[in-house]
Amino acid sequence: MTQTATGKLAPPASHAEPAHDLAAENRALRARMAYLLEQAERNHSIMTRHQAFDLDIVGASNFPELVGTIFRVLPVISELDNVTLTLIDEDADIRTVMAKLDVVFADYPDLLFVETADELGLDLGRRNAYSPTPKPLLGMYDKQRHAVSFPNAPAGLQSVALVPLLRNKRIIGSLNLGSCDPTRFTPSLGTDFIEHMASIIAICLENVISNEMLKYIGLTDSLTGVYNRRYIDRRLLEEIARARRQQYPISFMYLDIDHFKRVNDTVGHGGGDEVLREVASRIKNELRTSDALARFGGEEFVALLINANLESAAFVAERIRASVAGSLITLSPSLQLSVTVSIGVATLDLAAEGEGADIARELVARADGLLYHAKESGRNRVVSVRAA
Ligand SMILES: Nc1nc2c(ncn2[C@@H]2O[C@H](COP(=O)(O)OP(=O)(O)OP(=O)(O)O)[C@@H](O)[C@H]2O)c(=O)[nH]1
Repeated sequence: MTQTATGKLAPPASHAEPAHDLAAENRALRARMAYLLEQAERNHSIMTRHQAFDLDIVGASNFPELVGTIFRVLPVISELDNVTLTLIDEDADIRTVMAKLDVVFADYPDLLFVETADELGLDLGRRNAYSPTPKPLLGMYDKQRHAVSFPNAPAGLQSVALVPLLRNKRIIGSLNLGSCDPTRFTPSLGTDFIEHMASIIAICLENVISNEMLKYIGLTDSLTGVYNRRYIDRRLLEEIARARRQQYPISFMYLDIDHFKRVNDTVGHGGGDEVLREVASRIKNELRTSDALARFGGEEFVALLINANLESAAFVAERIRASVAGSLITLSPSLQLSVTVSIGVATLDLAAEGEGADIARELVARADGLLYHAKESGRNRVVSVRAA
């Protein structure tokens, strides 16, 4: 026993203190263990959710499905307050093709496009082929600095991560993650997990975009950029089925450039191609975005007009005729020529019975027959009713 300064006897240090220490240590260890277990469970649950997410995005068969999944699922499984995706689209090719394939960009306000990698807000320096792979940029949210990456930032956004999307060392965009927790993305945080996630997203994006491009190429006419026959054949069947179900009118136009052989003979095949492009563009300008224009081959075009009866389709056809004939087509400063079109217009008979394919064939044949009449009766005209 030792005597204390107060004169009382203290318990032997070798017995009482270790017991107290052990109990405290035990409690601390238990608490630590509980914390680690909780972390392990949380990590496990995050991993499981992310694995399911990876499978979802790998399985996405088109662009809307992929970006839709990213915007819907990622904020939930990663507990984020804002997720945006910026894609580099230098010549607006991605936007053009997606719009052609009916992607409605207004449905994805957090899908952003920039023209160059410099606009992504990443710390890229002056990059060349040997530059190291760019790293995610983590830190506090700054309204001004992050305006491009988070145009619709929710109130209270505190920390952000801008993660480059890379394919074969090429930057194709960035995945932008935002949190209202200021400690969520700090510069010292490890980035392996988000880099891995971004690499899967980048692969999926590249695959889906190239598939959509291929789809687009398969459905368009490479000379004029309008749809091709394969597309219109399929679309016609879909639209006929819908119009018959919902009982609204659709009309079909068959258009043919007059004396195109002469055009080719006068200005050569290259000049003829240029005329085809210009005529396609003039026709398209008179149609609504819901209508479909296709080149059927040679100097023939067809247009499918949704929600248009015979009268309004004939009115649009007359506008097209006037637009083509109304001004000369300029091939070079010294070479201009006058071109006209003949148009046959037919409308779907909603009372007709029978298979969709037969109805489609009959509609096209009727428009073709009326076009023949337009040619016979002098060209540069619209015929929508068979003369008695
Ligand atoms: N430049 C160019 N010419 C084409 C293309 N496809 C078809 N043609 C030409 O289009 C011309 C079509 O001629 P025709 O079918 O005789 O008809 P047309 O001269 O337009 O006479 P009408 O239709 O009776 O007014 C032919 O000379 C074809 O060679 C193409 O892709 N580019």
